[in-house]
Amino acid sequence: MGAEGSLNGNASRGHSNGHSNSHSKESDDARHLIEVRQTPFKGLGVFAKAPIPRATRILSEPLILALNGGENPAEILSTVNKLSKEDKARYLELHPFAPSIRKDVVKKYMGKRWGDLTNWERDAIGVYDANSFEVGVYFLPSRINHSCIPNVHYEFNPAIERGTFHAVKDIAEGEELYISYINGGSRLRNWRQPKLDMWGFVCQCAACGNDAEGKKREERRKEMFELDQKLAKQSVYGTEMTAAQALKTATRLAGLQMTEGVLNRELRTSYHDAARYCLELGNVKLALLWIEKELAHEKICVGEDHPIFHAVSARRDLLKDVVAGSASLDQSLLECFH
Ligand SMILES: C[S@@+](CC[C@H](N)C(=O)[O-])C[C@H]1O[C@@H](n2cnc3c(N)ncnc32)[C@H](O)[C@@H]1O
Repeated sequence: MGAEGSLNGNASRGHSNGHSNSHSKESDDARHLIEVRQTPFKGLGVFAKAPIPRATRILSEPLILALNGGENPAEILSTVNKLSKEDKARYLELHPFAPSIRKDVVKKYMGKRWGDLTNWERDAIGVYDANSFEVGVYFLPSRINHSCIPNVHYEFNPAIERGTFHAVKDIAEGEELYISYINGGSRLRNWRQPKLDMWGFVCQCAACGNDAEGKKREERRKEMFELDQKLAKQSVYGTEMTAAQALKTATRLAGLQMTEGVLNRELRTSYHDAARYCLELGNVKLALLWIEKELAHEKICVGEDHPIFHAVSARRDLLKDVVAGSASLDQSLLECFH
């Protein structure tokens, strides 16, 4: 899978994730609040058994199969073969789906056609393709379906060596939990659906519908994408607009992300950009307000034990010092925000 939290890649305007913190402790989770159930057309799914408040760490899960990348099918098979008998059986119970591109890759690495593999080999590779979170495969989180407006954020936390799944909205009893399998959830449908074809389904979430709501959401995403591209160009070339215009663009984008319910780490990138352009304008007090929002949002998405949270917290402390007059706004501080 590719998830924002990502079954496959980084956000388009991502920033440094900081360093691992050896003092972090493994956190408890709230798995007693969820259950796996059949859905009408998405196979199994994960549902809330009770209300789950925003920022709850719903799952803190170790990998059962660690494999970074996973392009080479021979490597997938040998890693699956190293699992214990019980884990191998549980692994093979997960949903398998191998996209058509996998067949070419099998030919390239194994010199065999897909049809020449054994059923076991096809299943083991298909389970990997449908359930890999970039760093590998988890058991229970593999039952979480995709939405382009997810209510859960996934992130691998190297400090506790676990994948964490946090509620980014209040989730009602009975509601299904969703993550986004793709990065760039606020991009347009004709970009999202080809990515989702890798999991063999056509997304029918509220952002993908052809009804009035789907159209309205698509219009908002069109604007969000344009703003995001402007900010990405500004970040790289610095010539797209003035710092004042960039600040306006970042705050407009954050507002649209809130309205659209895109509450994963794309939103924190907008807060980060707002802080950065406030600093370029020399407005440190306002920059501090935006970085406080960024920090609060990281707490919701990844939690206080994540190295990302520590990195943002350290930047926030530097700004506090500048506002308090005990440090000055110099070039090295500005660079922390790039
Ligand atoms: C990681 S698994 C998720 C759990 C899966 N539903 C199961 O039964 O184990 C990914 C697979 O779930 C299904 N799926 C996930 N999100 C979906 C969605 N929004 N609509 C339809 N099918 C979906 C697809 O078959 C996809 O290949």
